[in-house]
Formats: sequence, structure tokens, C-alpha cells
Amino acid sequence: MSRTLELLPAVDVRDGQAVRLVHGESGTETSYGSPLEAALAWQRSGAEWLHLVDLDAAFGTGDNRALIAEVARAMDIKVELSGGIRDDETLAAALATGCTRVNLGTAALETPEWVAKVIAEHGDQIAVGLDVRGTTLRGRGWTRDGGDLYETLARLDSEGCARYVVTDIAKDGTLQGPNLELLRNVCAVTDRPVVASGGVSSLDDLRAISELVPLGVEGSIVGKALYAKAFTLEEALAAVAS
Ligand SMILES: O=C(O)c1ccccc1N[C@@H]1O[C@H](COP(=O)(O)O)[C@@H](O)[C@H]1O
Repeated sequence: MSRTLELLPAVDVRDGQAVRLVHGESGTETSYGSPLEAALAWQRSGAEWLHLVDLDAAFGTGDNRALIAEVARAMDIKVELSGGIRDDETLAAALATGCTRVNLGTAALETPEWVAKVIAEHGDQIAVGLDVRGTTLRGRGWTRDGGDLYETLARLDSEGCARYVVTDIAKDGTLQGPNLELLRNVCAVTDRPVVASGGVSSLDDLRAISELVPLGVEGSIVGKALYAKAFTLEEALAAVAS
């Protein structure tokens, strides 16, 4: 098992643009231009992963499927793809981009039988995004409650889910620091790797998340802090190198 925290710079796409949101709320977008340029820049800076999100698909306001596929296919690095992957057709399209894995959110809350089926079929290619406010999961662009975090986690564990991407919505896009307590609590109840998401603002935040690697935190998504130039990706990779 790797003892070095993986970093996943994020490219979230809305209306054809790379954007960052605050608390994942529609209408709070700050635009950062071409998603392809952003993704290539993270790759050039040494990223081994890209976290690529189709926000329109997540919100149900259309999709950026062709653009997302173009970005995923242009990458030489591993891609985690999410947003709007909720049935056989959207899953097949996502996997056809050559991405390393997909991250399912709403489907895990609304169609658990389908998610159990695709976990059984695709194993490590399926991660589940546990997007929480407090301990309540949120789906459909984080606009609807979707049940209790720990009950859902126990169910997914029993179904063989390979990995969780845990986002504290209250922290996401705020540069307020990650919710380390939430990450510790999730790691305490599952032996599956956890990818942290939400709130990273500094290299010290990344060092603090790195300290949770022995507990089961495998990686961290980094979004706003990179776009706001709080630090560079090169500095981030150096900070977590062990
Ligand atoms: O990443 C965001 O900022 C975000 C904001 C609002 C909704 C979703 C968001 N991102 C990711 O989208 C998927 C969930 O999509 P779906 O529910 O499966 O359609 C998940 O990875 C979220 O973290």
C-alpha cells in the first residue's frame, strides 16, 4: 500500500468551462477557462491523477459529455470521472473514455440495486462519492437528502465497494480546511481506501491529510486552492512526498 498521499487536481466542467463552486451551489461559479487547458496544465505539473466532473450532468442541467470525453482521452495520467453517471448508458459512455475509474453519487442513493450490480461487474473501476452535510448524504447536485452516511457506507461495504470519495459539502470550495474528523470517522468504519475532498486551502492542510494515510486515506482532491494559486501543484506534490 502506498504511504504517499495521492493528489487529484480537479477540473469541474459547467457549460463548457472549468469552474469552481462554493458549497457546490449552482450560481456560485468562478470560471477558469478551458477544461482541456486546465487538465493539461495539471498533467504538465506532475499530477498522476485528474478528478474530472461533469457538473451539468450532476445538476441535471444538460451535460458536457463530448468535452469530458475529449479531456479524458487527452490525458496520459489516470482519470477519475464523475457527474451524472447513473445508469448503464452513462456508465458505458464514461468507461469508454478510457478513464481509470468512475465516481458514483446520486445513483448510490437512489438506485442501490444498480450500484451493487456495477460494483460486482466492474470492481475497482467503481468508486462511490459520499457527499455529506453533517452525516446526511446529498444527491442530485447536492440538492436532495439521500440518507445516512454510515448506514449507506455499511451497505456499500457489504456489496464490495472498492473506494469512497468523501466530500464535506460545508467545506467544498471554501478554502476553510478539510474536515479531518469526518475523514477519521469514515476510516474508522471501513477498511476501503478513502479519497478526501473539500476545503483544502494550504500545504499544511495537505500535510494534515497525509497524516491520515495510515488510517486509510489514500488521496485528496484539490480544487479551489490550486486555481486561486494558494500553492502550486509542484509544491503540493513535494509537500506530501514521503
Ligand atoms: O464537485 C462539485 O463541486 C459538485 C457540486 C455539486 C454536485 C456534484 C459535484 N461533484 C461531484 O459530482 C458527482 C456526483 O454526481 P452524480 O450525483 O453521480 O450525478 C460526485 O463525484 C460529486 O462529488
